[in-house]
Amino acid sequence: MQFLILAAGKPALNYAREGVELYLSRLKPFGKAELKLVKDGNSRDVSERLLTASEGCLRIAMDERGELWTTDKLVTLARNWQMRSVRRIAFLIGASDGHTEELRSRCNHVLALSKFTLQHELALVVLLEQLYRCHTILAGTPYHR
Ligand SMILES: C[S@@+](CC[C@H](N)C(=O)[O-])C[C@H]1O[C@@H](n2cnc3c(N)ncnc32)[C@H](O)[C@@H]1O
Repeated sequence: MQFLILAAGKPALNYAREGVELYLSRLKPFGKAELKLVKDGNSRDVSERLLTASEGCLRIAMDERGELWTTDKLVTLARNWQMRSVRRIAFLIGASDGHTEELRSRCNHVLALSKFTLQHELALVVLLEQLYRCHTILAGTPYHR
């Protein structure tokens, strides 16, 4: 099982760049997460690129309109994906104007990190921290409290 995180454009804000680097480096030893950046643009173009880049993956649209999960629920789902040999799970983060309705309808899940609208680079950092937390729980390492 591998997590593929898809976002539009390189993080431009300093704190986001640092956060992304930090959690990607922490995720590296698990060897199960990859960040891919698609070209930025308007909602329709970015949504198309995100769908193309996630062909063949179980897709999760990151969106404030989605379901709120606990970390435990993410871990339970991750165990389930492992058991079912789901190979790639893609998390799709939209650009400034968000996802199209079509993208949301073509995803297996629509997941909210909170009901607040977050700046997309902040959403990326929060998602990476949760994926790192999820891997530490699956591996039984002491990060999780
Ligand atoms: C600035 S937001 C887009 C807001 C846009 N007005 C909309 O209607 O979706 C950019 C991206 O950040 C992510 N994002 C922002 N807030 C989020 C939240 N609460 N939960 C999950 N993802 C979020 C989503 O992927 C979203 O497409």
